[in-house]
Order: sequence, then structure tokens, then C-alpha cells
Amino acid sequence: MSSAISNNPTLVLASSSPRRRELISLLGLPVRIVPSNADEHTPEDWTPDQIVEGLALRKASAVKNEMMSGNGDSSIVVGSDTIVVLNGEVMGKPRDEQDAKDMLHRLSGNVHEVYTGVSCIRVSDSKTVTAHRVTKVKMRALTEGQISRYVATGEPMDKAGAYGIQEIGALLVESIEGCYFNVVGLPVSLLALQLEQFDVTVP
Ligand SMILES: Cc1cn([C@H]2C[C@H](O)[C@@H](COP(=O)(O)OP(=O)(O)OP(=O)(O)O)O2)c(=O)[nH]c1=O
Repeated sequence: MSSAISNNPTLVLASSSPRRRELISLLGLPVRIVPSNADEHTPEDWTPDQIVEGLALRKASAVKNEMMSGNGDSSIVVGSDTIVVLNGEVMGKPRDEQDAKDMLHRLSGNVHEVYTGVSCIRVSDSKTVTAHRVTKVKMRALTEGQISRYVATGEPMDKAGAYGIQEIGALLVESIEGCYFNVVGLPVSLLALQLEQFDVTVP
């Protein structure tokens, strides 16, 4: 689609998510993938925005700290985190199939919010820009059978809130308000805005 723009830095994606890898390529910049092993436990009293921004920053910092910060390294490390929030209840990835079914029961017929935090850290000087977006998602009312059949596909297991809007989970979603890519795990237009603060312009 787009080609790399000269004089722009390499982005280092601190993620093992294939979805984030695909989405970050839309920016047309060179990308390296370095999954982070940051601790993802958060204090009980953190709000959803503190959770996603805090974890995005932790993921990016963990990878940045492993890199040699040689002078003139203009690479920017990008970390991201996504959670689902239903009436204040935070849902990460399901622990097992039963947990996935329970989450989908609670989401069924209701509106929830998807929060994604994105943190960018420049290797050369540790300049950091962190932000998040929120998207509202209305899920269809689902029957017991629909939930069981969906969970049996295995798709929910590595996704916050136990569904993937970009896959079969699309069939569960009635409508959304806000950025679609935020739900999938990387709000690319927010990332483009953040990169402007490093004098990187895309597209
Ligand atoms: C709600 C929703 C979430 N998700 C995904 C996005 C995230 O990958 C995942 C939430 O887990 P995260 O902990 O945000 O990310 P991750 O463990 O997959 O990857 P990494 O930490 O290495 O970057 O849920 C979807 O793919 N589709 C959806 O519709």
C-alpha cells in the first residue's frame, strides 16, 4: 500500500500480537518486532485508563531498556495494551473456556467500552508519549448455544473480553462508536498523532 518514508525512524513494536503487527505496518515505516516480557499485574485501585496507559508504558519500557541506546538511534519503541470494561468491571483475556463463556454472558445485549493504551519511547533520549482511546461496543443478545459454539472455535482465548471483532466475533457485534482499530488492539490514527510529537509524519 504505502512505502517507507525516508529519514523516518524504525518503529520497534513491543508486542507478540499478530494483529498489532499487521496494523502498525499501515504506517509505512520500517518495523522491528521485539515482544516484551513486562509484568502485567496492576494495582487494584487503578482506573481503566491508568491500566492501559501503565501497561503500554511498561511494555515499551521493558523493550527500550534491553536496547543499546547508542547516540543517534532514532528508533521509537511502541507498546500497547487493550482491556474491555463493562459497567466498571475490567476484563482481560479469559483464563479458560468457562471464564470466556462467563465474560460473553455478561457482555451479551450490553454496551461496553474497549480501552487501548499506546506508549511511544524514543531510544536516543527516552522521550515518551503515552495516550489511550476508548471505543463503545454494543453486543447482540446471545443465546447459550451461540456462546458455546463461539467459545468452541478457540478464538476468544487470546483476546480481552473473549471476542475478536476482526474475526468470527464480528457476528456478535451490533454496533460500535469510536475507532475500530482501537478495538482490534492498535488505534493507528492515535499512533500517527503521537508520532507527530517526534516530528515523524505519516502517511
Ligand atoms: C476486544 C478485542 C481484543 N483483541 C485483542 C487485542 C490484544 O491483542 C488482546 C488483549 O491483550 P493485550 O494484553 O493487550 O495484548 P497481547 O497479550 O495480545 O499482546 P502484547 O502484550 O504482546 O502486545 O485482545 C482483539 O484482537 N479483538 C478484539 O475485538
